[in-house]
Amino acid sequence: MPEPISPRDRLIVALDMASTDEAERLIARIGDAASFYKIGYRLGYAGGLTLAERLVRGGHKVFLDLKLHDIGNTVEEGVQSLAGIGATFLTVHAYPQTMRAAASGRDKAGSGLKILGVTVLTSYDDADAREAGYALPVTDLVAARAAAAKDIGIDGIVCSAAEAAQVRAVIGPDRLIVTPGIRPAGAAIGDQKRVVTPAEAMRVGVDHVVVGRPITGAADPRDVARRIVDEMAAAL
Ligand SMILES: O=c1ccn([C@@H]2O[C@H](COP(=O)(O)O)[C@@H](O)[C@H]2O)c(=O)[nH]1
Repeated sequence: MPEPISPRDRLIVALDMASTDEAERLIARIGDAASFYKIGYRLGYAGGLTLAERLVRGGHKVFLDLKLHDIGNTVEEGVQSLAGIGATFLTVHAYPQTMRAAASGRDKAGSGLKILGVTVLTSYDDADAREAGYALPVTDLVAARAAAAKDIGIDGIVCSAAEAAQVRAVIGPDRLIVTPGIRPAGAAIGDQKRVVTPAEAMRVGVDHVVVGRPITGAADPRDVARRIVDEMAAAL
């Protein structure tokens, strides 16, 4: 069985900012209300990987949300390079060839980095999936990709908490479910389409929630982070 995760460590704050200075100011404001930070495209391409190393040295956990997807050799070597940063999670798109290559890179690096497969982006609904050429509804596509990730030996799944119960049934108790598209009640949804509250995410068996704009855009980011952690704690 997996180790228990504290409510605070379940929250991953998405640092979707333009510079490392801006990100570090936000982290200082949040203080001990959060311990786990996600670096994606915007910050990753603006010095975020160096910041990731600093955060790890400072005792934070880091999620590199780089969503790798390329030919197998390139993915495998990319994962090996990224493994040296000391991050906890790295995302790849949940295509079988990509996941096999990422698992191989992870195993060769032997760093403890966990690979998460992004099933279907939380900004997609069935119409978006159809427009992208997929005949299956999002829920079926998520389940199929989760099953492939499990078979390949990927450590966890990124999906919406709306699919978490179904995904848990597919992947079993030992792999992680990490869910963006999280919105506290009343928060602006923005471009997300499959949204769930922090409390509901806990009730359906999510391990970690990813929250960006509701925290980064708040007048008091520390207070919002604390409220999300408290909401999750009460639901567990
Ligand atoms: O399916 C996915 C995969 C990744 N994301 C990322 O999570 C955060 C969500 O930010 P919000 O501001 O809370 O919407 C963002 O960095 C995305 O790139 C996702 O939303 N959905």
